Amino acid sequence: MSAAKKSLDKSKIKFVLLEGVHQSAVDTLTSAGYTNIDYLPSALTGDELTERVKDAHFIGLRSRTQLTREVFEKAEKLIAVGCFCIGTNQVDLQAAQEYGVAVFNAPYSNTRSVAELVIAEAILLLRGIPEKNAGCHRGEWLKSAAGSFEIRGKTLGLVGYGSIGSQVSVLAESLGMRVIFCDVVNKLPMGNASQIPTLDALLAKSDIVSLHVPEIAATKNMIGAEQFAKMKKGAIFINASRGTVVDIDALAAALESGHLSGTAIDVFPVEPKSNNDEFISPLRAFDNAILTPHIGGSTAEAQENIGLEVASKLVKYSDNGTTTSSVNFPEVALPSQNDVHRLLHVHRNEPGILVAINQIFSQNNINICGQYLQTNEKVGYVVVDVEAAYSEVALEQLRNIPGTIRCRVLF
Ligand SMILES: NC(=O)c1ccc[n+]([C@@H]2O[C@H](COP(=O)([O-])OP(=O)(O)OC[C@H]3O[C@@H](n4cnc5c(N)ncnc54)[C@H](O)[C@@H]3O)[C@@H](O)[C@H]2O)c1
Ligand SMILES: O=C(O)[C@H](O)COP(=O)(O)O
Repeated sequence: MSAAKKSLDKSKIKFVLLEGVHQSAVDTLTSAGYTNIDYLPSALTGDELTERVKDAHFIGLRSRTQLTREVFEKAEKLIAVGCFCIGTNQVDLQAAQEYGVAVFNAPYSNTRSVAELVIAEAILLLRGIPEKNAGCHRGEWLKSAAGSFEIRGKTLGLVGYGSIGSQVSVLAESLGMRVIFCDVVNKLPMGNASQIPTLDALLAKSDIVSLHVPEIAATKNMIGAEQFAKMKKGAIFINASRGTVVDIDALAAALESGHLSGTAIDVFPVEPKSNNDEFISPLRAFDNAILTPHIGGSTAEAQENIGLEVASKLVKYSDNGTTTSSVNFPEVALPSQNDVHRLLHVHRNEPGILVAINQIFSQNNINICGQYLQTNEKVGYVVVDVEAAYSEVALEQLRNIPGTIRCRVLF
């Protein structure tokens, strides 16, 4: 039996990188030998997207590109997706899993950038700087201490105390703020911060409320007219999480009535598809609203780190099958496969598949040099290292096991 030449040559492995991901991603891929890179500065939608990715093995994107079930259906060669950001709500993770596509992200690389922006906005809003700045640009001179406050001693209410919320907490305490937070999970408070049981209690106690929750069904419109009414008169509201979490018309009404003294919003329910499209929002009417074009994580440091981190995860998965930190896939950390051929088998989690896999090796008298397995509710991922001479026959038979989603060999 001779070894089959079935491990795909790196030059044939196609990466489509969308939304202008940082050059560090391209550098990481090319230095690992992956040169077939289709790089685009913007997002794609509809047919343009499906046409572009139909022969891609890897897709890289940021928060704009929507990877729907239809995209996974059409991108038949797709092995993995890299979200060069924190959020993964733009990807249908369920569909990705069903098609055997591992999804990776950068869970911490822009955390600090968002946290710094939130603190900066809190200080500016407490001083009424956005209105004063807008006034100066119009030739007005609004010199006054009325409605202008130090941040020291104020209460910051954080909704969501994950990576970003807890970073904001640390920075806020270093400026002398009191920090309270609510989260659906019990969290270890940083410093002197304290978790309080309900959102309503947090809204009633906070001078500034800042949201740091993911976009999920439970957070859709979680802040609306009722919640704004529960906030203190003159309070400040900040959202740099996801646009779907806040009812923007209700926020505009709370600013219009003067119930809130200011807001900073970085994310919107509908965001322009590109930098050439108009930004439409009722909040444009308010000088005391800091409006930013979803740039919470857009710093040089964050983008460079994200490029490196996510591209490294894609390289690792492509080179040796490691899925550590994937957001939708069974996680397996694999050693390098020095003198062996590595078979990667992704299958539906159904009874009998593991038996069928092992039978192939026993019936063909193939010695297993290493075997790794991880399973989640829907998908199983089995990795088997065998001597080179046996990989072709094993690959062929593994692919024929009913319930197989994907199978490839690496050497
Ligand atoms: N504006 C930007 O550019 C930017 C940049 C990075 C991240 N984000 C967004 O910020 C959000 C938070 O990021 P992270 O890294 O801190 O995520 P994370 O997963 O570390 O933390 C989210 C926290 O929210 C909590 N949570 C979930 N549902 C909740 C609910 N209903 N009520 C209260 N708490 C709830 C979770 O338990 C978790 O602790 C994400 O939506 C992410 O997409 C935006
Ligand atoms: O999820 C994230 O990390 C942020 O929303 C940033 O997304 P972006 O890469 O599109 O700026």
